Amino acid sequence: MPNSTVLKACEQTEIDLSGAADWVPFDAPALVGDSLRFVSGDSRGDRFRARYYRDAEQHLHARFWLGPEAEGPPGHAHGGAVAAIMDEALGLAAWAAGYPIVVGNLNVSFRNMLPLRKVVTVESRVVSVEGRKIMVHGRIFRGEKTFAEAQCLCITIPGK
Ligand SMILES: CCCCCCCCCCCCCC(=O)SCCNC(=O)CCNC(=O)[C@H](O)C(C)(C)COP(=O)(O)OP(=O)(O)OC[C@H]1O[C@@H](n2cnc3c(N)ncnc32)[C@H](O)[C@@H]1OP(=O)(O)O
Repeated sequence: MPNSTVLKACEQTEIDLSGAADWVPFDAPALVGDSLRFVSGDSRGDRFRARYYRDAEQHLHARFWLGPEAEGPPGHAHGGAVAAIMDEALGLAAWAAGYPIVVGNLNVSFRNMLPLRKVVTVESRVVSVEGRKIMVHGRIFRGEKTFAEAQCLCITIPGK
């Protein structure tokens, strides 16, 4: 079957990205606009599909699905795709907490290969704030299995 046919079939599939019972949908584009389109801007795409939420403590969570266009090792996500999710989700977590930032340093540990076409969860926490330096930690997992962990140093943008 030609690749294009496979991609079209994938595009037509509705993916269930619903959140946990106590999560509230988070309108990320309303906060940061087009800055998110590289990773989560295409809700019908074959690379990433995503939906952001906040829990009762205002921590940012996301459900992500990675499709065939995010492939690295056969059937699994490219490391750059995983890093891009961390960059967006952890940077966004800082914005959602009220800090207008860019990412200065991102350290990603790839713990297990992340399967394509499965919904995974991204969790994040702002763990420290020291002057302009906002440290955010995050994890991508499904059930008991952790696929990646990251530490993200965000730096506030002067004047923002
Ligand atoms: C404008 C609107 C943007 C909208 C974005 C929406 C995003 C939405 C969400 C999506 C998210 C997507 C997110 C993305 O993809 S953002 C895109 C990827 N990130 C970038 O392109 C950032 C490029 N870098 C810079 O612009 C500058 O270097 C920044 C602004 C980060 C700092 O340059 P600036 O001249 O302003 O400050 P400073 O150099 O005095 O540093 C200040 C302090 O920070 C410390 N430090 C700095 N860097 C590092 C480092 N690497 N490791 C350790 N420490 C570091 C530094 O030692 C100092 O500490 P101290 O000496 O005071 O103790």
